[in-house]
Amino acid sequence: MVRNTDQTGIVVTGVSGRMGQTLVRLVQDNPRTQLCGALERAGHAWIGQDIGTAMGGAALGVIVTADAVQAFERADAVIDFTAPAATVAFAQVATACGVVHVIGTTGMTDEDIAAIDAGADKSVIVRAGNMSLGVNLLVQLTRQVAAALDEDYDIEVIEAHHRHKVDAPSGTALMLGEAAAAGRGVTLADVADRGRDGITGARARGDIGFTAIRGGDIIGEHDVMFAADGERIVLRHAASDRSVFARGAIKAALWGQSQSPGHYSMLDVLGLS
Ligand SMILES: NC(=O)C1=CN([C@@H]2O[C@H](COP(=O)(O)OP(=O)(O)OC[C@H]3O[C@@H](n4cnc5c(N)ncnc54)[C@H](O)[C@@H]3O)[C@@H](O)[C@H]2O)C=CC1
Ligand SMILES: O=C(O)C1=N[C@H](C(=O)O)C[C@H](O)C1
Repeated sequence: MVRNTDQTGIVVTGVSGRMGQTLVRLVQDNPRTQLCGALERAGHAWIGQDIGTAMGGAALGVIVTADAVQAFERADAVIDFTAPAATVAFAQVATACGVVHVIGTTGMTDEDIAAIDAGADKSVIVRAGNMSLGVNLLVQLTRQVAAALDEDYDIEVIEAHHRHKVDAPSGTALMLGEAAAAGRGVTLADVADRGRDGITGARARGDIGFTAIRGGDIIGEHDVMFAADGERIVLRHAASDRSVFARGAIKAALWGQSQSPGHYSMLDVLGLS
């Protein structure tokens, strides 16, 4: 693979995954980006194969590797939708190599996030539980509606995803919960109700509840419900194609090229912060 210096060189991690494969296609299709690395976990069947042929198409001249250092060294940005432990490890390599790290991985602990953010004084990190324009608009709307209504309106976040998803509530549901809490001027951790089962007692006033549905091939659906006596408001986003997340991640990788080191969100990328 010969690097075209007119294009932003992108490494995609987790290339055999649902998001990884979507990203490979969209990075290839975008005239401003060049796929210059394809990463998978050590021992995966695709290691050593051309990513194009592994995905069932034409060869792209990029061999799937488990060597993050080698891949990141020739890149401008890494787009990472994998798993928490992998993302924490990639963050260290991304900082050492000075590449923009775009992180879509969800299910991270506060410790994981602190470990990632430790590199933000040296490199550009863009992290969001959802990279679509629609959800980031919904985040802002949720904050506004929560600020306009009092606690007579019970807030519930309901999310639905495919049967393979391993974390709950989804990263998006948590973003929406954080936005609702910020609108109300409270801390989400103080009011979140994440696991109703059995004799739970009546709903506490001011709580923000979460419900997770898992089934079939649902790509990602999120409702924020404001339920009062006599009326309900429901803000809703439904993704029907993973390319909405991949397009946002590519936008973040391009935007990050001209930013100072720091930790950013998709709201910053989209000018919505
Ligand atoms: N922020 C957003 O907009 C979105 C976030 N996600 C999140 O992205 C993550 C991945 O989602 P999917 O693609 O559906 O999962 P997936 O399970 O289909 O793909 C994950 C891939 O990462 C690979 N991987 C794991 N450890 C690795 C390592 N150490 N090195 C290299 N590759 C490694 C796996 O082998 C797999 O191919 C999840 O956390 C999901 O919640 C998914 C969609 C949108
Ligand atoms: O795992 C997924 O698929 C998705 N994960 C993200 C999340 O946890 O919110 C974003 C999107 O909903 C798809």
